[in-house]
Amino acid sequence: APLANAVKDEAGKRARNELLDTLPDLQRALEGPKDTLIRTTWTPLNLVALQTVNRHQIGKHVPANGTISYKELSEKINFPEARLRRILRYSMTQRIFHEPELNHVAHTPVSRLMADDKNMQSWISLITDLFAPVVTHANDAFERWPTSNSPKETAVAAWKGAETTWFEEVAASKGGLSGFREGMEAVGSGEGWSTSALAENYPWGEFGSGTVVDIGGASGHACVPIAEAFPDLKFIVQDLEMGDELEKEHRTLLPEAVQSRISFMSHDFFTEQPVKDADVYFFRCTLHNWSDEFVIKALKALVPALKPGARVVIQDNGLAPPGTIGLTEESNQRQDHGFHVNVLDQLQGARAGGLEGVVRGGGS
Ligand SMILES: C[S@@+](CC[C@H](N)C(=O)[O-])C[C@H]1O[C@@H](n2cnc3c(N)ncnc32)[C@H](O)[C@@H]1O
Repeated sequence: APLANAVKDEAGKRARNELLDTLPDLQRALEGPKDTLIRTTWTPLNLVALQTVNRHQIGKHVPANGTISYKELSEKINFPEARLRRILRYSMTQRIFHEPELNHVAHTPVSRLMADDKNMQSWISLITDLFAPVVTHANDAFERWPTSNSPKETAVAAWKGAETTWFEEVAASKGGLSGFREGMEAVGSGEGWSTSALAENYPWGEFGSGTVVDIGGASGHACVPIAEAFPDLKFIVQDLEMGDELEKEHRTLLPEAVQSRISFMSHDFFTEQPVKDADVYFFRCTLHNWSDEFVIKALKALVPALKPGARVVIQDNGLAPPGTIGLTEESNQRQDHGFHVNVLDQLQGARAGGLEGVVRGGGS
């Protein structure tokens, strides 16, 4: 098991984080600043290789135990052998597959995960097919709209040369909103984001047989452990363009025991909240996509629905002031729990005009 799962107590976690901070420093000390920079500039190739492996589902054709030749693999996925060999040998430098015997490919734990985990596949598609081209336009957007907070004046619009937003492009992409939601499940289960911790760390029982509205709740996966632990609570999951087909898809993912208590509806959270007098209005990992102006708009849209004592519960990223936690942890926070780019504020700007530090009140 990964050491992350094995280390549970605070001292162990601190020691692990210190080691994680030391490793890149050691590498930088060994290679020097010039090679560090050059290595960094080549990282876009990592995404290209990841995209090839994911798009052609290469891992599914590699035996779980054993090997397959490049020749056979190239025939199975109908991809030129010489190019396949070059791309996979590059992937191997990232520990994705290995070549235990010349010209024969075998799995590593990372390639195995890519082959087996559908949500991870959706996450990788989202990042390599959509997010990567968007973020390469971030600096063009900063130049073009230096002070804008509008979700229509971002890297997405700079990329497309048109007035469009991140979520419009996600909806129009091959994986669509359901692929996005699967991707969210893949990265939304890290430490601090586990949905079981969510069920355990808020007094949901206080609401008895009340109603929780999960706003921007995607497939409703965050409601499941809460529903399991509090069998009287009811849930309404709202998201953009839910539609019958998407709702059916989400419903099939719910454990049978909670299905009757979780319902779905389309709702744009910038418009008036249609579910009146619920006990809890819950935003999980949703408001950070938006600038202050839009967060305020989303919160104001709740006001006509709020009965006395109703709660607005927000679970979202916090940012520690700079330099107060290890750099690895700080980087994770700034990556938006999983984005492997070290500039969260810019990324949020790139995606939707968001201002992480201000919204969460942490450092920026
Ligand atoms: C980062 S995901 C979080 C999903 C889910 N809450 C979770 O914790 O996994 C943000 C969600 O907000 C939804 N969303 C974005 N804009 C929205 C809007 N205007 N109204 C309703 N939902 C929206 C997206 O479709 C997406 O499912």
